[in-house]
Amino acid sequence: MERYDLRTEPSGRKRLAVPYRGARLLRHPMYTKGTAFTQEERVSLGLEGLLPHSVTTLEQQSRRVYASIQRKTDPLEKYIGLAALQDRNEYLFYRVLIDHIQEFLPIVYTPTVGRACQEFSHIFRRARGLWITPEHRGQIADVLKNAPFEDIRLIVVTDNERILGLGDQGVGGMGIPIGKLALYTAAAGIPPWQTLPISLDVGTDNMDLLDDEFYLGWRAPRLRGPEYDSLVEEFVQAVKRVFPRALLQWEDFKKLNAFRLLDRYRKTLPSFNDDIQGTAAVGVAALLAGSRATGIPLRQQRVLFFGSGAAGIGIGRLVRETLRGEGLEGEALTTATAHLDLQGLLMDDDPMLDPVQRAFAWPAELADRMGLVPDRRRDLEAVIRAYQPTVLIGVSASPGAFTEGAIREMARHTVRPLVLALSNPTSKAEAKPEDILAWSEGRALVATGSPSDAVTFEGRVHRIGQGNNVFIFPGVGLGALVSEAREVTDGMFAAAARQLAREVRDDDLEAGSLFPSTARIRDITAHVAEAVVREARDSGVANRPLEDGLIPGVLAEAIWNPTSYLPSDPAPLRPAGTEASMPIFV
Ligand SMILES: NC(=O)C1=CN([C@@H]2O[C@H](COP(=O)(O)OP(=O)(O)OC[C@H]3O[C@@H](n4cnc5c(N)ncnc54)[C@H](OP(=O)(O)O)[C@@H]3O)[C@@H](O)[C@H]2O)C=CC1
Ligand SMILES: CC(=O)C(=O)O
Ligand SMILES: [Mg+2]
Repeated sequence: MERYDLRTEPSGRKRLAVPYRGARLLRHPMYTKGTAFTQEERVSLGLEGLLPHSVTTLEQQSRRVYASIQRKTDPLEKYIGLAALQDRNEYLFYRVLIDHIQEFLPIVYTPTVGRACQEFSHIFRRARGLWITPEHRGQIADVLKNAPFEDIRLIVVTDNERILGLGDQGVGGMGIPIGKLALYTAAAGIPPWQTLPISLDVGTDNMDLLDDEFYLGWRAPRLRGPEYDSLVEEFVQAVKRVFPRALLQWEDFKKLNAFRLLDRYRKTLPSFNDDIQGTAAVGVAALLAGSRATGIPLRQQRVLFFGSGAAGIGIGRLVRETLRGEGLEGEALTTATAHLDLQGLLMDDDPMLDPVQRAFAWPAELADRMGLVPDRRRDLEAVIRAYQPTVLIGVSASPGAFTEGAIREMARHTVRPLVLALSNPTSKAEAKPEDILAWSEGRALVATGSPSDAVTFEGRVHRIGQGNNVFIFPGVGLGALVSEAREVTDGMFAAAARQLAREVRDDDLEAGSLFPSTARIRDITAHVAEAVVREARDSGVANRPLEDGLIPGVLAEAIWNPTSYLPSDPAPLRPAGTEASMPIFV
């Protein structure tokens, strides 16, 4: 098990104690500096002759690597190049990622990460994170102890069943926790050695994968029922025991497991479901910012959801809570949102409704009153005509679902409709931004889950905001860790949503975007974290309640920023177990 030790000299300069020498040090992704080892370090650390003569700076290395990644034309090749860099030199990887965050976000994250998940077993180079299979039953704690670092504070776990909108990706789903954690480090400055991606590889029902000779996962149909539940239970208890200070993020579980596991474990250990709660905050932020742009007060918005799974119900819940806070109740609250799913508008006489959907089902009498006869309740255009929403949110992974007729209908009754096609990756978005703008005569405020280029319509350039939980989860995670929250509450997501809405500037809205630029993600994340720390304190879940004046300083201290390599010292030998971890979240 490895440890990090940051020494501070009397001068105040920090040094990094490295426990290795020679070739082993050079190849260690967390300690190596590659060609940036100084001549002095090369001598003291046994590196003489192992490197070409010239010593470069981190900044030079960063420019060199960036140029080599840029030369690749296929985004998947860029992904492979960046992953190889991460495996080779993490410090440099994060320098490059932070310096070019807007450019590389679509590579390490949606949409390219989706392709990387699909191709996982074919492009596999080097393992990262932990895989837990049913064969580890009874020994999951021991598996966790094999993690490359000991002081884990942040885990992103998936069971791979709903990877973006691409369905069951089996072992390949690991690309998502890896990508999310890379963004935790790039956006929130969570030190990479405190993060751990985990795949609960419980098999796959994706026949193409099971039939693929190169498939690297546990080759079996998905574990389900009590056996699945008991494996997850053992996993959660093992996390609590082995990493008692860790925050757990559930990611890309299919809807019923997503809701069940969130509810079952949210008070067992600090944990949240990003697709339900992180996405909810993004949706509410869009509504708040959209109200500013359109002048329609929040309580007068009507929000139609297309897709009522983890994301759709998650956003619906937080929208409803927000509107309740605005004084809405009864039928006004019920009709503030309408939810479509595969079976059509959610109706309370439908015996097949998922339990989580039932809270949003309308009484049949309400739909009747709107003139929505049963056979029109599956037709998006007819529902829009009857309900007259001001906001349309797509979270269905159903490309093309926002038809020309549907968008024209939105634009017929709303001057500036908000149209959010949030499904990922790009190939699963409900519509293309250029079509939404054309069909709404340039009046819609459009957002997509994956990055989209600006659209020029009739001479005017419209920026397309990226409506993605990447604006939320890094700040919530950082805020929860810094305040040592016992629980991650819905209130923290509400606070994050309000902060994200504040980050949307007037010039963003004037350019047509409901979201700020992802180029500002580090600043935005710090502000979101601040709001979360305040909320954790005020709601009484913070073990480390911080006064307002202290929060920015404590956050700044916690945020890891690879601006330049620390000078390296060979670590003196110490008795096992007495080494100090890097004092980031102490
Ligand atoms: N931008 C962002 O930040 C985020 C985006 N997403 C994206 O949202 C999408 C959905 O994610 P999530 O909610 O977790 O997935 P779920 O599977 O939980 O929910 C999707 C829902 O849409 C329904 N659906 C599928 N096709 C249609 C259709 N043609 N008409 C109406 N409903 C339909 C599904 O029904 P059924 O289950 O019966 O098939 C399901 O209830 C994904 O593409 C995901 O990438 C998710 C989280 C964050
Ligand atoms: C963004 C995200 O979490 C998703 O699409 O699943
Ligand atoms: Mg997700």
